[in-house]
Amino acid sequence: MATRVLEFEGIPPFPTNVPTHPLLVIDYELLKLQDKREIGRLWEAATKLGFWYLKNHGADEEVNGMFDMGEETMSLPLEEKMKFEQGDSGRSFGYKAPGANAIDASGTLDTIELINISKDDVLSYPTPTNRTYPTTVNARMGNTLLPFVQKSVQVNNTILEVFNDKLGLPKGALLARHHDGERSGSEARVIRNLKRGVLVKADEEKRNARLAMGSHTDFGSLSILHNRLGGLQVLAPGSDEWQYVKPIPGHAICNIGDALTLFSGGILRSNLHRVMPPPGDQAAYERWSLVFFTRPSNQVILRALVEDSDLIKRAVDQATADGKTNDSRTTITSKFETGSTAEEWFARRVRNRRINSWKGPETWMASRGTEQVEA
Ligand SMILES: O=C(O)CCC(=O)C(=O)O
Ligand SMILES: [Fe+2]
Repeated sequence: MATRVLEFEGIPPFPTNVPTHPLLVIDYELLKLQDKREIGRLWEAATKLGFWYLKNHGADEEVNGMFDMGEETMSLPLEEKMKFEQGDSGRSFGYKAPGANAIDASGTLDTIELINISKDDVLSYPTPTNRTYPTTVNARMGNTLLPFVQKSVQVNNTILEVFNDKLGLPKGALLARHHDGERSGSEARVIRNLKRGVLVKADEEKRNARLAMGSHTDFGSLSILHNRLGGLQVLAPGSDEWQYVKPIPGHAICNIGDALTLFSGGILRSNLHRVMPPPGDQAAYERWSLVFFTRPSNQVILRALVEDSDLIKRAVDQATADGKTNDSRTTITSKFETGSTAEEWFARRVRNRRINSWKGPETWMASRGTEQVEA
């Protein structure tokens, strides 16, 4: 058997002296075989923390290609990238420049640039479904984007089926809400976090503390993240300390987003996370990350599927009795009824992060998702 590679080539190891949260390692090969024990472990990870490592996902080559595409795209002149800017309407597809988003209630600016490529645009290429992309993206549509998206969708569907059964939903209930034939906000994202000091003129200490991406829950159903440098942190349930998630070669980091929390009446956990500059010696390196976000079809209403599952109904009744879901500051009224379609939910969150939408702390509050479901 090959020795397991524990470090990434060419970058300093993840430091040992920072608070780190362990995640369960789930084996995708075993999930595909419907291994009972592995399914039980996935369920534990998804309901307790909402984050886990996924190994044997079989997409290493596509992941490398996607990072290359990201580098090629970010090396384009800013003027060129800005031709594909996402805009202020709440649409996420396209390029986002560093500092275009707020990362907290004071309106502090983010330090990342990113490119979001719609799953539907990849599948319909060369005909755009939503928009067009830089030449660096187009050049890799067939040999990188398409296989990356297809593999990510397969992983997603396998996991959704596990959740579907565990939640006691009728066969195919979750998959039907993520149908390939219907338009959605699903997208592939490459993020570059500029090195410290590029944007910030404050003193060194402040630079070190500067968040790349503020505390958030993910908007959609499932996120599959590929990281090399540290920086991602989670706020684990019952803890008031942010802890790093250590990147491991060949392991994706998966997490649950708002939509699955809402469909499941809070049984599946959409956990808060954020991105800091890389820790320790890794700080000297530019940080790149890659995510595939699966989101429900645009017209799906985000609400608990209480009519379809006794388990979900009981969870909602319990949460309502505990008063957990009544929060006047947000759009979730009670019983996990958002009254919004996936498209509206997603556009609201994207739009209210844009600094051009900023009116004050209320804009930040309006950008939030299921964060308030926390007790
Ligand atoms: O870059 C990372 O590690 C996480 C990115 C993230 O949380 C996001 O894009 O939603
Ligand atoms: Fe995220």
